[in-house]
Amino acid sequence: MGLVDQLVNQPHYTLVNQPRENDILSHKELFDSIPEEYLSHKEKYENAIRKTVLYYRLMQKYQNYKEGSTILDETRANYRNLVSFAVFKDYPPLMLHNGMFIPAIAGQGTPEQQKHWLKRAKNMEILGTYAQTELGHGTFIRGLETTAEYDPSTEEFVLHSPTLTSYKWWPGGLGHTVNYCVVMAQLYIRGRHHGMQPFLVQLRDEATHMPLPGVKLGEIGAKLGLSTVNNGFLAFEHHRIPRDRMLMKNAQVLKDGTFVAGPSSKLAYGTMIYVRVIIVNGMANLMAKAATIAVRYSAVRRQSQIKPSEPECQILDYVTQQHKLLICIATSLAFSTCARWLWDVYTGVMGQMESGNMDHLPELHALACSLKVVSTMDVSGLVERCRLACGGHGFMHSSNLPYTYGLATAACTYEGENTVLLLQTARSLVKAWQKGSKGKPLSPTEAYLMDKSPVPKWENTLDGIIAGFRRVSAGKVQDCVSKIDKLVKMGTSYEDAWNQTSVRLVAASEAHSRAVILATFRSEVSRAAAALSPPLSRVLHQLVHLYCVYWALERLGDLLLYTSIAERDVQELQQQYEDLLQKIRPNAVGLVDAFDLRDEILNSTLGAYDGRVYERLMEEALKSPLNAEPVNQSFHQYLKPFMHGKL
Ligand SMILES: CCCCCCCCCCCCCCCC(=O)SCCNC(=O)CCNC(=O)[C@H](O)C(C)(C)COP(=O)(O)OP(=O)(O)OC[C@H]1O[C@@H](n2cnc3c(N)ncnc32)[C@H](O)[C@@H]1OP(=O)(O)O
Ligand SMILES: Cc1cc2nc3c(=O)[nH]c(=O)nc-3n(C[C@H](O)[C@H](O)[C@H](O)COP(=O)(O)OP(=O)(O)OC[C@H]3O[C@@H](n4cnc5c(N)ncnc54)[C@H](O)[C@@H]3O)c2cc1C
Repeated sequence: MGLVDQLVNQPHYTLVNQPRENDILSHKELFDSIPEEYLSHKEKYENAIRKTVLYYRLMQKYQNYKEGSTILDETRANYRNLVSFAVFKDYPPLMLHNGMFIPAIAGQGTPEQQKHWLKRAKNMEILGTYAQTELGHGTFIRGLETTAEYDPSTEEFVLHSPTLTSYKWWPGGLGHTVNYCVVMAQLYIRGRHHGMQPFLVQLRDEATHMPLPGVKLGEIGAKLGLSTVNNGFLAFEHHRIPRDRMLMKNAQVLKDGTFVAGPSSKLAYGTMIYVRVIIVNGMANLMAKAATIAVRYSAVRRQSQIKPSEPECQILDYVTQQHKLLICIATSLAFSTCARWLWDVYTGVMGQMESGNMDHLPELHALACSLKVVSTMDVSGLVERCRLACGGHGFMHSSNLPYTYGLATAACTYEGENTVLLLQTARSLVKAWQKGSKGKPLSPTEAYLMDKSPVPKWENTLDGIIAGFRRVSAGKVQDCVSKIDKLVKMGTSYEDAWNQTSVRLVAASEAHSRAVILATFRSEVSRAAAALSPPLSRVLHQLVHLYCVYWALERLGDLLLYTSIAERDVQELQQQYEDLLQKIRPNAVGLVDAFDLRDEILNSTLGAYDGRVYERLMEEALKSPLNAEPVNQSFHQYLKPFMHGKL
């Protein structure tokens, strides 16, 4: 489907768009009579499990989940995530079951292992998570301490957590929910280290759910958000598992302990690439949700007057409010187009790798890293901006903006902390620069780095801005390479030179990402718009234009350094931007309505379609348990004696 069909004609994910009787969201038992904010930590988790079971039963009933459905279906069905947001304001305890446990088996298991375990996992006969991070290590995977020692005499692996810092720490659902998991552990055979490998490990008895002997489990405690994900810890005490529990699609261990290496040790990291690709689309969904809430509220809320002689105006009529929010609409579209484009790159590379061609894996890794970073960074910042744009009511949990912020900002850390991933992309860019400088061909998304033509006259057009961002990226990469070379010539080690240049490397990596995103957004919309009505095509091009001009103004310093942009161009750009705000304002509400997110999915007093904001805020307030009685018992217990000098 082209971009705009997905926007305008977007059929709700089949679950929510089926005839009423089949509509998962029509099952009111899925929703909370008492807002979960008023539940205890333990009650929240137990309530989330209650809803999870209901939700998945309905999913299985309505979704006629096809056995062996490809990961692609999962990704395109990302709207299911939005439906699950309707039921769970935070992520469900089984987020990792679908989000990583199943993909890890699909991506790392042999056909036989997939056949056996995927069926059980998809039918929810077993529940799993992905346990890689440890108390002492998250980023530096090679530093992870959990060991898997192969014992050829019994054809078993012995899993062990040698230190407190080796305890697996963070995996979603690990605390009390799942009974299996994919554990990433350092493989040793006869004392020889064979790198990080994936192991499918049973953690709890399938009947009693008790932890198995040699397995220590628990949850890690309260967090900023994702309060129902049940992130947990796991330690092994010389825990034995059969040889066939190592997921052996890439590397194998034969019965006698012979290790057969895969085509690349990095294939064991494949699940992370997949999730980073998925996260970009997830961010687009989160942005659509927050933009819908904030724009609709800004159309309902009237505050102050633009002219003393006129009544209070919609706050959306303030240009500052348009500046805050219209970029959010464009950002959601930008990341949903980039997500689909990145998914096609991903499936293409996976297809090539199936036939042994690994050539494009490094480019995919670099793209997945940089787009995961920029989408999570931008959306976290803009969701917080949506909250602030709604004033006090945005601070209410019932607005659903604080929860949405928690979901977005968590993604800046998980699946690869953002700084670290930008440095990964920088590594790829520096290597590309060095390769290109020797006349070797570069990958399609990095080829612009070798554009040695003279810096052209700046043009305030989409082509001009996109070309400008490419100049910025290429210039930054070149500066990094020069600084590293200079330091190395002065006797600094390459590693120290890299570290001393890392602030610039991160900036170069972000600039590269912006160049890729602007170009992809623009080309994807142009492709889709050709099949659209002129009015629709016009508004979408306005959003692309707004997005490009917004980021040009946000990155003026870089453009002034690396392009020929002049003061008069900047003045003109600023005027272009303000003109675009004015043009898009009349369509703002229509555009967020076109995200087509039902009230149950928005889960927001401020964003409901009927605009009854004040009535909903009051309805939610009255649900507070404190409002059940006019005088709380603490008055008699504490305040009254205190106020009468008796405490
Ligand atoms: C509503 C909102 C969202 C909705 C969306 C829902 C999503 C569905 C739910 C999921 C929810 C997730 C919940 C969190 C789940 C966790 O967080 S799981 C744990 C995630 N952990 C990480 O990502 C760890 C991050 N760290 C790393 O990846 C690695 O340490 C680093 C940073 C890549 C460095 O690793 P390293 O071994 O030191 O590698 P390094 O020496 O830097 O590089 C060696 C080579 O390997 C390459 N390489 C490194 N990694 C890779 C890779 N992955 N692939 C290919 N090549 C690689 C490098 O490019 C380099 O290549 P060369 O330059 O040498 O050619
Ligand atoms: C909500 C949530 C859910 C999660 N779910 C899971 C899960 O299901 N399974 C799982 O395995 N893990 C999970 N994680 C863990 C997550 O993957 C790690 O937190 C993440 O990889 C970062 O590692 P860390 O926490 O050890 O931070 P560190 O790596 O210790 O990072 C701390 C700081 O050090 C900096 N730093 C680290 N290395 C470098 C470097 N080489 N260069 C420059 N700076 C560096 C970072 O930029 C950061 O500022 C989850 C985390 C969160 C927050």
